[in-house]
Amino acid sequence: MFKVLVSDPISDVGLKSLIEDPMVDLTIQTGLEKEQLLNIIGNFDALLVRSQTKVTAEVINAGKNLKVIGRAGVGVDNIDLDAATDRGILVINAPDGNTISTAEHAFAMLISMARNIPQAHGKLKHGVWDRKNFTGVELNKKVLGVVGVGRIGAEVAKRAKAFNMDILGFDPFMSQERAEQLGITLASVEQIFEKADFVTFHTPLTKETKYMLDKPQFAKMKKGVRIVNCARGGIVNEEALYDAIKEGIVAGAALDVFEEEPAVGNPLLELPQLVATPHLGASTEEAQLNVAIDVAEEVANVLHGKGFKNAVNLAILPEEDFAELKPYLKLGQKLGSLAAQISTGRIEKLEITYAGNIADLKCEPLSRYIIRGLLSYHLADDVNYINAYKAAKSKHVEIVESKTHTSKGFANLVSISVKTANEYIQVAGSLLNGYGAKIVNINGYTVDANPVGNLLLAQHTDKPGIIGIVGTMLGEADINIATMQVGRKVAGGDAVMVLGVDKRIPEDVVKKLEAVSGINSIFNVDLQN
Ligand SMILES: NC(=O)C1=CN([C@@H]2O[C@H](COP(=O)(O)OP(=O)(O)OC[C@H]3O[C@@H](n4cnc5c(N)ncnc54)[C@H](O)[C@@H]3O)[C@@H](O)[C@H]2O)C=CC1
Ligand SMILES: O=C(O)C(=O)COP(=O)(O)O
Repeated sequence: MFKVLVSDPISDVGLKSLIEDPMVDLTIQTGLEKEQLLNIIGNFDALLVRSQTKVTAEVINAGKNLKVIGRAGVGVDNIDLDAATDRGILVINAPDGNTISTAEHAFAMLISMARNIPQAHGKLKHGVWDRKNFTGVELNKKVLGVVGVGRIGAEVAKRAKAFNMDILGFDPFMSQERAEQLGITLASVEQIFEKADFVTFHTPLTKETKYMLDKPQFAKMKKGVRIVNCARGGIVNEEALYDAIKEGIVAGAALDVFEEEPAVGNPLLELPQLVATPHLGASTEEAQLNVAIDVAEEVANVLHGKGFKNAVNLAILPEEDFAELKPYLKLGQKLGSLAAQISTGRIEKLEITYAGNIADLKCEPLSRYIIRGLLSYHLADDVNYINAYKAAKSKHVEIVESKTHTSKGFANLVSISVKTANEYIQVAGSLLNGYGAKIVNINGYTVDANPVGNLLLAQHTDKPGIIGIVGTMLGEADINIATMQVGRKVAGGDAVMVLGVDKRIPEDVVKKLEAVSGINSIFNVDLQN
């Protein structure tokens, strides 16, 4: 018998397949305290959750028999994926079932904020007929900025079209064709923040999206802008939002998600301009049924050893598929991540070339790591070893792989070229005998950099003094330089400087470096994970 624990409220109709499975012994116990969960988790083969249960490393390690964790919904930020992966526990989610409900909720928040419906309703319920304090604004002809045009963002955009809004959209994977299909004008995040009357967020919370709307961005927004966040707390900096509302920059905000949940006692709740719901985006009968059916089916498949499709970690890797490739996997992922971090514009194509003795190996697992590294910079945990090719296809990123025995003097060479809507980026790495993995080429410049930690990459004119200025500025900012490399093609032409630094360089220091005469571009690259 497989013992399965459901620790959050999940539709029992949706769980029917598990309830009726003669091989499954299902326990439903919601609202467990941390200690209670730790005490019982060791008995279970599978755990099913929504967003309330915090599936920490401690819980995962106490789950001695756990084989699979199912998330009845999209975001898996309440599950410690690294801990699950380390223990070989598969994590699966149900990404499609709550799209429409969340889009409808975001739209409901948008309209109710524009017309002060919750505030007026509250007053009337308390016996006050107040008409003068609740004049709202129309949506008609207003500019709506949609940040993140994936499943939910696209559905929000469709609804906004019906309200005759002008839609600006940004998503690193959105093509002109897709934008036209949705009736969206492509814009940068900066343009959206400057031009929009309403901004709605539909991205995951990643290193890149954390605090993407913060004090400096609020300062540039239209006075009277209104903000919706039904994606994840932390995309909008709550402290900065509080100040922007107080200063009159933001006329209204509608939040379904918070930096800390439950958000009881959050200072934002005291502001009359705030419309709030307790993370209800996916809370409809339909969405809960959909995600429960999806997750129950997938968990049953995993337990019965059958195929599954929505894995979000790399738990099950068939060792024999990649034993010889294993030393290259991390290098491949880092090369993909580096290319993502130094490129701008929508990624259209990834070309991978395996050269030298690696060309004799079956390289598909390594390609999956490269694709994961490239795409996860924007898609976070949505892309993994298992679904890498599928994720690339769904984001219309063409993948081309080739092999050659000519390897420019290296015993082995993994080269990747990324074509974006704006440019063409090339990076290459090699496993050097005795030295381990190295980045050996960036955009045609020969370098010798370790693919780890924090790197500063500067493209600059090859002239005296620049390296000194960069060193001084980093020293003044108390940033230690661990390694340094300069690559150039010809003396006095363009050059590339790669510095390994002991901590991430703060954005204000990056801005100062960008302003140095002779420096053409600066990239603050994070290769820690
Ligand atoms: N409030 C709630 O109850 C719910 C919240 N969510 C949250 O909504 C978010 C979106 O969900 P889906 O649309 O299903 O995911 P999705 O993966 O289909 O879409 C997310 C999109 O964000 C884009 N993106 C990533 N980084 C970006 C950046 N820096 N700027 C602009 N776009 C960026 C991605 O390219 C992707 O297309 C997730 O964080 C999810 O957890 C989802 C369901 C319910
Ligand atoms: O699916 C998601 O990402 C959600 O945020 C929904 O969360 P919930 O299942 O309602 O706790």
